[in-house]
Amino acid sequence: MSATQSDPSPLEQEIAAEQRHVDRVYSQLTRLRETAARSEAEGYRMAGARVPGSLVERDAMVFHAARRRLVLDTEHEGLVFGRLDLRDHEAPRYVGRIGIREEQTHAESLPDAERAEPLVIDWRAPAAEPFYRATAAHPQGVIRRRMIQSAGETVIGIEDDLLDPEAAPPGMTVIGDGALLAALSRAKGTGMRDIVATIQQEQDVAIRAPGGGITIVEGGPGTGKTAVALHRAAYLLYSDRARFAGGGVLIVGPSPVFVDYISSVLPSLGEDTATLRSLGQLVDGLKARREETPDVHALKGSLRMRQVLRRAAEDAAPSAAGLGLRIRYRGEWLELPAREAERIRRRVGKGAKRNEIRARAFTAVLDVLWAQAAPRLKTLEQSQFDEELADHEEFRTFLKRWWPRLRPIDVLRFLAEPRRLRWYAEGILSPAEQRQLIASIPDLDTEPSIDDVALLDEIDELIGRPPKTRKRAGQAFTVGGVREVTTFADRQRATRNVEPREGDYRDFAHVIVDESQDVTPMQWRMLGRRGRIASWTIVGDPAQSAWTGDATEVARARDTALGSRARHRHALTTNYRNPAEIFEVAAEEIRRIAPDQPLPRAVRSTGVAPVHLIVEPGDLEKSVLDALGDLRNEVAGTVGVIAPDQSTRDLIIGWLGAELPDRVQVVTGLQAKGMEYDGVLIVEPGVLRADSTAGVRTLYVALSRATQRLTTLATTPWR
Ligand SMILES: Nc1ncnc2c1ncn2[C@@H]1O[C@H](COP(=O)(O)OP(=O)(O)OP(=O)(O)O)[C@@H](O)[C@H]1O
Repeated sequence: MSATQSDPSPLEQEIAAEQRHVDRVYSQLTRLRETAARSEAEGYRMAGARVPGSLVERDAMVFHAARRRLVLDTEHEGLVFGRLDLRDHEAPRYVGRIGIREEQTHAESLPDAERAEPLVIDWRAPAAEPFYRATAAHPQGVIRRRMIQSAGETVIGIEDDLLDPEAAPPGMTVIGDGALLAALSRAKGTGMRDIVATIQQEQDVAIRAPGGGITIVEGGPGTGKTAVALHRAAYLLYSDRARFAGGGVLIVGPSPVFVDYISSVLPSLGEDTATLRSLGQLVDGLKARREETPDVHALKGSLRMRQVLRRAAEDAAPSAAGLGLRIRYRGEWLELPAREAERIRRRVGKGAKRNEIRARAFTAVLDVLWAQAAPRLKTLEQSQFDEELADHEEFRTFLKRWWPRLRPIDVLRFLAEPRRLRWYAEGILSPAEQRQLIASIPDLDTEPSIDDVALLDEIDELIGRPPKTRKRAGQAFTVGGVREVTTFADRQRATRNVEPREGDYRDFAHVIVDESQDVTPMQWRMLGRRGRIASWTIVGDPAQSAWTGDATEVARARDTALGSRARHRHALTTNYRNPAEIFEVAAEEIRRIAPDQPLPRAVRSTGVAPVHLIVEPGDLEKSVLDALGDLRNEVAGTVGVIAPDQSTRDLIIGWLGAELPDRVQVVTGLQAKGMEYDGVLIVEPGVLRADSTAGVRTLYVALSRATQRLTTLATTPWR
């Protein structure tokens, strides 16, 4: 017999063996899907046929089946991605995106716990922890850790780490190395991907940190902070579903572009219950995208605005200025002079939320008028007087103008009037700041800016809302007024409470703040209102902060939002995004202002140096188009063009014409925060830096966005 070329190599043999297991998993998945669809249909049938019995049971059946089906239907690229061969276990343990069990044959004869054999365990389960934590120094019982790479349902590669060679049985095959590097070098699609298969040890510790208190995760560019934040959300939802799915997890990022970029990660992990918002979308009904100039951003973000807004919130509405009342009632003239009306307004309004106490203010007016009417109309009862006046057209018109129900935007617009602002800002803002503020208040035709959203939220708090009878029924998590789940039925209901929450829901169980270094003091206050009873995960990198305002204010506002809960810090130290050649340029930039800044270590190198071009101003348009064309040829994935400001961004979009392919995005330096592209073109880095500390930090962010290629294009030298 000749040695044939069809003899499978060790790699092929191992792949074939893993394929057999993966096939078994997918067949079981198909069976589970069918069962879930059947029991969902059965629940609907019961509902349709009005089968007597517990409604709760029927709802629960439909709900659980639908949820389960959703999880099972999640795209399962690489459903099984890991395998552990353990010292004390004969059978290997497989790790995957979701846990799947298979009923044992002869299950009836087995005790309950052994009836179903785990084919794959969920990556978040405690039993999966060694997959991420074991090292050669501390193998944690793991002999061999294997990463399984698949395309769809087909196993295409294997990477092994032999962690405990002495315990390895004879003949154990160990294949290749560098699964992480392989994962990092792949071209990126337009959305961020999950990293379940390659989570590194220091990241895993942060992901699985206990759910209470405040978890702070810091690290330089590309160290996986965002990835950790999202996987942590998935972990919390898995480890304590009743608490975190019941109360809700809020994830906040800097911009809509960013939220879009990260939006597919949790669904790819089978989690669809977290609420994702950018800072401009935290207030119900608003979707702000507009950035302010750095000066106005610093001003509107400052805690000083709180005092200005408090004065505005207490001030009379424009329609109330100089307003008095004179009406005829049963032949008598009743009168409330403007000065008296203003006195009442101040007395009643003092220290109160104006929208909440309209009824009290109206009563005060009625009392004054009653004092005039009573001596003249002797047979009249006060209750009758009140009732008749309440229906009196002129009286009603007066009340509407004198104490209108205001929306936060109405109060914000008070600030655009120089006379009013002068008094609100006296002793708080300089005349120059007042002028800046006036020019930046959105008029009727302008959408509020991202910074306006925090101001509107503050005003909402100051003016309150008219009391309304609230339906409390949906609050499965509050039992007898206590936020606690006590019975099985309550827990069942709590886990079911995952339909979209009402727009201004605030009782989140956990709040995750990404790119936290850029949250302004006023924004911290807005976040604090949504996390009063929450535990927190705060993710950021102070070196990337573009804040030009008072740093102590930020710390103060942040401390107030987070309260006195215990804090636990985690540092991430490896840059998984940038090749060393690119990160070196970014590092050089940040060292200008922070020579001692500890920087992460870039784990890979492409051997390709970044390209720095200087061109004539007249050639800028053509050069941008050429450089972008080159990048599009050089990388298979996404390309980001980073402009120094909004107007240059719009200009570049104009140059590119209407047809922007999906994989190309043009953003400002600020919008580039948290983003990642395979190829990056920075236009006018010197202008982006703007000779300021915050500018250097923003340029540092821009320079650290690329996974493969970096080009800079300037009309004047900048390095
Ligand atoms: N363990 C890992 N395995 C594979 N890829 C990883 C791992 N950790 C991080 N990455 C990848 O590295 C890139 C950077 O991660 P991420 O965006 O989370 O970093 P970051 O710290 O938030 O960055 P920045 O602060 O610069 O915005 C992403 O593409 C992410 O998927």
